[in-house]
Amino acid sequence: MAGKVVLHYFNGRGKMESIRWLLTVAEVEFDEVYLSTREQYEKLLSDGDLMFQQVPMVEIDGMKLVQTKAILNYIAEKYNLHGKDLKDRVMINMYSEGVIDLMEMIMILPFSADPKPKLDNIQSKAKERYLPVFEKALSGPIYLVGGKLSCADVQLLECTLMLEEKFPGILADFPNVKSFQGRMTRIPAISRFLQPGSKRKSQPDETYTKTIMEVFKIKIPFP
Ligand SMILES: N[C@@H](CCC(=O)N[C@@H](CS)C(=O)NCC(=O)O)C(=O)O
Repeated sequence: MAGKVVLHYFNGRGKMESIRWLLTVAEVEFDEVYLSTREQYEKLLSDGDLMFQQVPMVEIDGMKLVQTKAILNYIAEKYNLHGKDLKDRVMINMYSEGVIDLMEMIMILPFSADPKPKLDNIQSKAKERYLPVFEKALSGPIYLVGGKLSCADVQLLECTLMLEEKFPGILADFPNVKSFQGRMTRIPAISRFLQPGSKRKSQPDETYTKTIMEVFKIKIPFP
């Protein structure tokens, strides 16, 4: 029998957070090993656990998986969150990629020397490029693709919550997305994940960014 799923990452959101969300929705229990020192990272490297010398790394079904999207796709496939056929799947992947592009812009903000112009750019991209797509896709259907919950829905929910943390009220012009968010947060596993004390991580703080910079020996903030 396969052992418990183990996540190797920092004690923060970053690229692992979408994986935590998806496992939660799939109702898969997981443990976490937090990377907090350079020595831990070097041990993972010398053990050959990180194919591209990067985290996230997830131990699942006897494998040590890296590359966030590959990990998400594996979980989505395994737990029936990737549509019913190839055409559903490509739509789900297109929506997911868009959401990930937007979330990654937010994710790197704490490492920026001058976040203000980046924040402005994120807000306008969200309002003009990304949210209109989801508003249209959700005008009628309950879920983004095929009338069925998928990983794209889970990532969109995560992204809308991240956006509201940065730009309260941003969903005011997107009522379908706002209703979708409400429906999704009533799914029992999600509702539990949103409670304090769950494995959901808070917004990045100074300790999180400092740890990452020390572990990877990054000296300066990104421009
Ligand atoms: N394409 C990879 C990128 C992973 C990545 O950039 N991970 C960062 C931490 S969030 C890392 O390990 N950086 C160290 C390095 O690239 O040397 C993925 O999506 O998993």
